[in-house]
Amino acid sequence: MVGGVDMVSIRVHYKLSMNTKDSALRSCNRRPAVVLGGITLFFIRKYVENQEKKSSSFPPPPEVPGLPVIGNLLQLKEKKPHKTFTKWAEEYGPIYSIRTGSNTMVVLNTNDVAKEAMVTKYSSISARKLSNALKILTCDKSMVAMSDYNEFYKTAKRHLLTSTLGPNAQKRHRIHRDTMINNMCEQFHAHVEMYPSEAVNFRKIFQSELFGLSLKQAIGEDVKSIYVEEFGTTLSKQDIFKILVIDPMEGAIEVDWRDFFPYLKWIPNKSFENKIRQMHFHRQALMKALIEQQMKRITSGKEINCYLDYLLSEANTLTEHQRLMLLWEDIIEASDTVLVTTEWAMYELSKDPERQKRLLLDIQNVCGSNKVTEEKLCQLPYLAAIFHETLRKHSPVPILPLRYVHEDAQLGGYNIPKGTEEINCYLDYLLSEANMLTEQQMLMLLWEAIIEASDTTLVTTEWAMYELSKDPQRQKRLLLEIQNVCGPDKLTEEKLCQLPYLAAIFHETLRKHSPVPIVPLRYVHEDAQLGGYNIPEGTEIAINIYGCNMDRRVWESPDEWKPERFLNAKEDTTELHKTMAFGSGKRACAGALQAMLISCVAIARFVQEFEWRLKEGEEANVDTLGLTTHKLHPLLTIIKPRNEG
Ligand code: HEM
Repeated sequence: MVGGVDMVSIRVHYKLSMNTKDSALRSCNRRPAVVLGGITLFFIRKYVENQEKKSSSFPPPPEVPGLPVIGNLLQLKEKKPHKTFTKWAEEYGPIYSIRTGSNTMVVLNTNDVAKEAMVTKYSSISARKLSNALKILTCDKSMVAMSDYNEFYKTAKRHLLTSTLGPNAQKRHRIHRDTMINNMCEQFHAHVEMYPSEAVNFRKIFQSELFGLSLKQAIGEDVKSIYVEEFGTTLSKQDIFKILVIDPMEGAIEVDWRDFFPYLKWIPNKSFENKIRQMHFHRQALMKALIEQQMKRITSGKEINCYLDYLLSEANTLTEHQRLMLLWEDIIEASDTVLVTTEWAMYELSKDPERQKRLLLDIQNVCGSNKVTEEKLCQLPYLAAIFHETLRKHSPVPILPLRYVHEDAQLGGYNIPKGTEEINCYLDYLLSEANMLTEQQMLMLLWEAIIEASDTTLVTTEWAMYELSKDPQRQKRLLLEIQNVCGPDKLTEEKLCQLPYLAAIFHETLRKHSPVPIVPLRYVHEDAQLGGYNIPEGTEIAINIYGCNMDRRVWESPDEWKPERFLNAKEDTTELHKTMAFGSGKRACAGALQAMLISCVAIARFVQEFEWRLKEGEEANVDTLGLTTHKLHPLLTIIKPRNEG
């Protein structure tokens, strides 16, 4: 369908170009006829495009009825849209559209259609749609998770995976995870010793240690306090956590009514802007102070395996590259190839008066008596043809700088062994290397690594421990599995693959509690079809992971927490990812491995070392809060060390 539209526009464009060329050859006196022809073709083109759209055999998705102007906004008042979306899915089906003010949003509520959007139709639905709050907090998409699919995204994601989240990086950061889990267990033991019959606040211990790990991975140190000049004061770790994690998570769901009525964006909303800008300013000042402190460490010669050191070393190499490349590029392109091409073009035109005249007519036709400007270039096909023909005939760069094949490859059906020189484009290579990050982007990427590591893993582990604490039978089953595999030894990451029940607990927790209930919004940047419906360009897309995980056609008794449902999957590992808790396709969660390693080892070690029981009254505390499904009330449990018999 999209291809069809393209073909039509190419055909019409071709006709239009031909028309321009012909008119250039005719006399200027015939211009009214040319203009009339142009207008007619313009309308024909629009008509054909509209017919293409109308003739789409796909209907629009069902609409949830709303009010004039505001659409469905009033129905979405409570801050848990995933639940309202899931309720609507029962009435309007797995895919429907709603109106949030003047915006149209399509909501996807089943695995099939969500996968179609995230995987099959990715190329039409890869751009992020950000609220005004997120635009400020993400410094206009300067983060991997919130950026569109572009060069910045690819570079930044490569850095994040290479230095921090990819399998090799995770091996290098293993020591931090082991230390973190040991610290947590020690603190639980210390609590029992001091207050044997009092409930422990699970979140307080887990959150602080997890945040410490995220700081170590990002900037190399679990910072306990820092002086920030802009604030004129020293911040504690608690303050740092608030500014870097809690405030932005809250800010991310702040609503600016102008999000829903973009045509009113000229009206100021000062209280909203001040609030979000202040969060941004605080984060900015604090991140700068943290980075400066670490720069002193680096200058003193102490390197640490962390994201900051990696980014700086990359940036340094790139700066040198870039300086060299810019010099080279400026010199070679400005003073050489452009000259070569223009000189050859003028040579050809000077010896060919007919073509020179044709070009002149073309220019006069478009510019009249005015001088040619860059804006007019797109209307001068004959000029473009002269440029390209000169490039073809005189090839200013006859052979591209050499490269060599660094691993065996096939080219044109032949085997090309490693080490063979290949003609390729050096410029592209330099350009990609020069794709350097600015200081602000680096700050944002470091902050991203901190906030993402500090939140969802806590959410998942806290809910898993809640479920296990209220279910002694399943807790016992897990303990037996661990004892069977580890005997009296403490569980380590190497043993995870032998613990299917633990994996089932992890995945069932992700399913029932969907830590990221709605995938960060995307919008459709070219007309697409989803689930048999036509989705026009500009539509916002909300993928309701929570709704998918509560779908009765896929999950039996979806409200129950039943890890055994994942044991039936037996060898089929794809079954484990049926929850789509980490998203799917190219934008699937980059931190899934880290989340799984931390959460699974923590759950297993906590159950190995303690017996867990909910504090009285805690069972009813199932409410959630925020962008992710944070337990509203921190988990309170009574713990008893196992070795006490
Ligand atoms: C249980 C824990 C986690 C869950 C449920 C989760 C879930 C998600 C989801 C649903 C997405 C969006 C996928 C999409 O847009 O299609 C995402 C993206 C992302 N997550 Fe996670 N996440 C978790 C942990 C983490 C951790 C620990 C980190 C880093 C330390 C992390 C880093 C990221 C990044 C960088 C992206 C963007 C990936 C991209 O756009 O290519 N996540 N996550």
